[in-house]
Amino acid sequence: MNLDMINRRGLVLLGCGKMGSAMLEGWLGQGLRPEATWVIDPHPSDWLKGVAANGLTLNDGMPDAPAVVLIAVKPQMMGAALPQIAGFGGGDTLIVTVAAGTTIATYEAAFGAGTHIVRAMPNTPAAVGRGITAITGNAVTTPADLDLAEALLSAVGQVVRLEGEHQMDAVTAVSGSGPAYVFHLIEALAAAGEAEGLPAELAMQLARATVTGAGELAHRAPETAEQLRINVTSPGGTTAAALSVLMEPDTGFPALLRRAVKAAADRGRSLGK
Ligand SMILES: NC(=O)c1ccc[n+]([C@@H]2O[C@H](COP(=O)([O-])OP(=O)(O)OC[C@H]3O[C@@H](n4cnc5c(N)ncnc54)[C@H](O)[C@@H]3O)[C@@H](O)[C@H]2O)c1
Ligand code: PRO
Repeated sequence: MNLDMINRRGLVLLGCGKMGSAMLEGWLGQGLRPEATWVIDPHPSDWLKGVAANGLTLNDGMPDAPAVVLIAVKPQMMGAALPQIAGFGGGDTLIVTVAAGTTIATYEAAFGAGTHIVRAMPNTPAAVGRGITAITGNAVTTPADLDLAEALLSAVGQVVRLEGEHQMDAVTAVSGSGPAYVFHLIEALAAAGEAEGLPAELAMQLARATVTGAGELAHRAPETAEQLRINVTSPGGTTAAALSVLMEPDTGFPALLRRAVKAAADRGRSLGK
């Protein structure tokens, strides 16, 4: 990633909790200079204080016109947090926000309509460089703004561009929240193994390695997910017996995930009101 412009003009990060620090860790690893980074967070982690000891500015002053201000506070904290950075509106600074739900219109009201704003939805595998982030800009964003946002966010994984903000709640429900569904799958698979008589620790080891191994295979293999599933399924065998439960249209994964993803997307929509 070309971080020259950001290293020259600076990056301000508002909120450095789980998502902010996952991304910051990735950027620092890709060559972002701590001296070019300002973080505002009333509750900094020990890790962040350590980076501050190496040159990052924490809760102390701000650059005049940073290349990017990235907002990573909770939607519920937005009202209290945005006034701290409202002065960056209307200028050369690109505002990038990763908050779920909060709409571009809310940021335009806080920063002014002429402000260049990119709404983004990353996920926590960004911490290991394997995130995926969807981005979309407001009416005044330029191709250069989207390129800058993409360059920054591609330091922590894949980046996809959306047709528009109308897709953001569905994206949030699939890939933003999705890692939690997968972690819960590990928990549920381990619990099911225990119910079949395995010791808890062994069941968890098997479940975790199975989900991460299958994820890595899905990442590397050229086959479709469907074909990878078929490759595991001997006709009349054990997997087919399990899939007859999991693929049952009304009670299996399809119906369950449809309900779960809808609940997440609906919550995103209500956070935006
Ligand atoms: N965690 C995820 O998986 C994930 C994924 C995609 C998007 N997001 C979005 O990222 C944002 C942050 O989520 P998170 O999970 O990192 O939450 P978090 O609670 O871990 O982090 C929020 C941070 O904001 C700080 N903060 C609170 N008030 C502040 C203020 N006035 N000024 C500056 N900082 C302030 C808190 O101290 C905290 O460190 C949310 O808007 C969420 O929708 C999170
Ligand atoms: N975490 C945030 C939430 O739960 C947004 C996507 C993942 O609201």
